[in-house]
Amino acid sequence: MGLVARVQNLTKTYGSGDNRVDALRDVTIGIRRGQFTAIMGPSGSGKSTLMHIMAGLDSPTGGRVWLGDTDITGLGDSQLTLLRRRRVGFVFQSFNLVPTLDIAGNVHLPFELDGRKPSSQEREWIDTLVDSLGLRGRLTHRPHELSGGQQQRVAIARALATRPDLVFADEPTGNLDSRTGREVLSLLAAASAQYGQSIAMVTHDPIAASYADRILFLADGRVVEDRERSTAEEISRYMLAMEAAA
Ligand SMILES: Nc1ncnc2c1ncn2[C@@H]1O[C@H](COP(=O)(O)OP(=O)(O)OP(=O)(O)O)[C@@H](O)[C@H]1O
Repeated sequence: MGLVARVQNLTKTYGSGDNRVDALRDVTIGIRRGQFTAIMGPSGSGKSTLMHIMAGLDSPTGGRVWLGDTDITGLGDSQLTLLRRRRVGFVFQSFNLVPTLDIAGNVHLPFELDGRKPSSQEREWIDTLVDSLGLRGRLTHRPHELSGGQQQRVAIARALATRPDLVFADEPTGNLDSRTGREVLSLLAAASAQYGQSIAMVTHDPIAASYADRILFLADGRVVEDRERSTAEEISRYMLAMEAAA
């Protein structure tokens, strides 16, 4: 199975002297194409830093970063912006929808930002997404007229609309009740299983991580565990053992 993103000997240091924080220490890891990968670890372990660097939102202190076959380590801001727009999708805890646009406008936003209209094939794909995410009746509504779960489904449609190489999801169920959160996780898992969408999700929640094909654990800036699909109980047990050993 190919890798959709990878980092090699990645380090990230914030500050200097007494204020120095080693957020990532020599991380080498690949995200597999077509898989749903969860990134877990205690607060401050480096999850967001790793995700931001892989998504081209932040630059590393040392090491290299690839998105697909592209070495993005040395790219400038404008190249990174284009790359993110075309090859990466994002789903955030806070949905991040544009309040002044209706749902159709939000789903089409990645194309607007890229200065183009979706092709007929892309329009078909967007139709499929809108139907499978249950948004058909909501296209002319504004985000504030939708429930949190519906807003997150719009964010998922927007993230998948351009068929990006990789979708990054940052605590996508953090603002949802548990039933709605499970629906959103099932939709992400289905996007990966049915459409081959690669997804990397940062989460604290063992139940959320149990929807993933693979779980990476970070501790103190290092990858300390890389395991295949596990139950929420197995993940909780591992996290407890990790805390006890810390
Ligand atoms: N901009 C920054 N300036 C200084 N230190 C930072 C910055 N961003 C992150 N850090 C530090 O780097 C370390 C890793 O942070 P990071 O946000 O990646 O962890 P995390 O695992 O995502 O945590 P959480 O689960 O709490 O979001 C932490 O010690 C954090 O305080």
